[in-house]
Amino acid sequence: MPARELKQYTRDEVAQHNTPDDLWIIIDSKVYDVSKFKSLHPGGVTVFSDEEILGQDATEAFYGLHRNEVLEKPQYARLQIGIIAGETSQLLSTAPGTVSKVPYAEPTWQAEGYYSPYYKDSHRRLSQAMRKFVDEVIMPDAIAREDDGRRPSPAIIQQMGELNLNAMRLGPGKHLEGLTLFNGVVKPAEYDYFHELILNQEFARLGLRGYQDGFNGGMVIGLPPVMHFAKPEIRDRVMKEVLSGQKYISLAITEAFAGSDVAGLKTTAKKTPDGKFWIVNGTKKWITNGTFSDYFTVGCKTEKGLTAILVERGEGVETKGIKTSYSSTAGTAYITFDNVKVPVENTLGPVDGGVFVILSNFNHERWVMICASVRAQRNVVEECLKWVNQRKAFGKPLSSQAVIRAKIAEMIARVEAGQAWLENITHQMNNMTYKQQADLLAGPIALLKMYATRSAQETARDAVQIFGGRGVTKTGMGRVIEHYHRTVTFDALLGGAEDVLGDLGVRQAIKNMPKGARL
Ligand code: HEM
Repeated sequence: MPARELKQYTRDEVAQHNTPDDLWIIIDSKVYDVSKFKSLHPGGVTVFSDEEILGQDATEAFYGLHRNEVLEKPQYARLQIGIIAGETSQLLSTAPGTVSKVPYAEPTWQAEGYYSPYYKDSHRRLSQAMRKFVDEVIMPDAIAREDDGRRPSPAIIQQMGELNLNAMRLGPGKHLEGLTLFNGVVKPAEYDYFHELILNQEFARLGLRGYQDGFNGGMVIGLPPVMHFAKPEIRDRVMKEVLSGQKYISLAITEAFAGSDVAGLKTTAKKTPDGKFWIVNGTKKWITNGTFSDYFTVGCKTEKGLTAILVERGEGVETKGIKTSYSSTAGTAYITFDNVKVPVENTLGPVDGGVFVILSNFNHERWVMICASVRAQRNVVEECLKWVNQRKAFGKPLSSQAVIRAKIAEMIARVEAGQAWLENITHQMNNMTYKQQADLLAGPIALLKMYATRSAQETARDAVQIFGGRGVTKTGMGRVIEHYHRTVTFDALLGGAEDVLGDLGVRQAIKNMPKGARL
């Protein structure tokens, strides 16, 4: 559709339209005719009878009460009848793919004028392409699905498959060999954990927590055991189906009976007398993507320990949604396995050796969560900085209050500390073997996850105080903060509760204390 030709007016001309039946206003150098709209205005008709609004520049008043996205909605955008001659918009671009110019809204390596030793050209290319893809393709789906609760659109997951973005979410490794990654922005041989960090952090910019988990979160945690431990024939088939977006998988460990305590699980797998099948019985709870998964990587109790088994949806497998604080788009499920017959070939790793299969993936899983948690905190910093800058109270911007600045100072310090520690750990991961990572990084990753999610909750609490009632309101100015505050605890639970992780980090340190260490 060709852009509408907009008329040009002087401010004096606009000022003539100052009666209730002929009412124009100016917002950011754009002229709006609100004569008819005013009686439909969600904020009421009376706001338009103010002398400072009638025919006047209402920019400041407007941005104290509305997000700019209001004016981008078609039903409101068409109220614009012209522009002020010789003036241009003062608003910073929010076009898809834009890097924010708000201080601390981007990690230092992406912010203009700063440097980093970690990121090369291929990282920059990937981050630009990814930002645009997230803004243009994923964001509209995320907003719609978070709202209607349906699973993320399979067409987008399949598009991710065609671009090999699903495979890239599993980190560097053999599974990327020979693939064209995201139209060639990065070569398989150069793909490292910083590339993966970029994917995780760009997804986290969505700021829609249920959708983020719904968006193949089950694959990120459920497919690696298949990739590393399944028989080659099964591995190749399942990897192909899941990475292409044709099928879905989830990790089914947690039960109503046991969470962090994997040894306390009650789901059993017993072999048939001919030894050809497992018969799986039991329940699983809080399984991300479970409502729509075709495969489940299941932790089962066997004779002498725990065994990981790949169970296909079929007879005896039932899933039903669990209502949690975030949207059902995540597909969080309660699963029952009732005499499910599974070929023994589907065993992942050694029989009774499932604890290792499951634990070996924890470091990566937690690291992914840290990437997302730290980036989500940054979204909140940006929201708060914009709000305190545009919102006035007692005749001055909120930012003129020392208490407000003190809260933002803490937020910035926490997010920058988290990102710096994360980049340090990511650098270690790039230079260590898988075994070294397991030995040397389990503790630091656990401690950083504890730190990141704890600081996320402090930031959520501070942000609500800064936004006031809007911070607990689902629409309008504070909608990002309300959502964040409501869902922030997911990060603090998934992948291990905070206290368990903190304890793990310290126990590892104590284990590694040199014998002769004395004060
Ligand atoms: C083109 C002009 C305008 C449009 C399209 C518009 C639209 C809206 C919409 C959609 C809402 C619902 C809340 C939201 O989604 O953010 C709203 C709320 C509101 N509007 Fe407007 N508005 C306009 C101008 C104004 C002006 C000039 C004022 C007064 C200075 C005003 C005062 C309010 C108030 C007080 C609320 C309630 C805010 C709240 O609940 O926190 N609006 N407006």
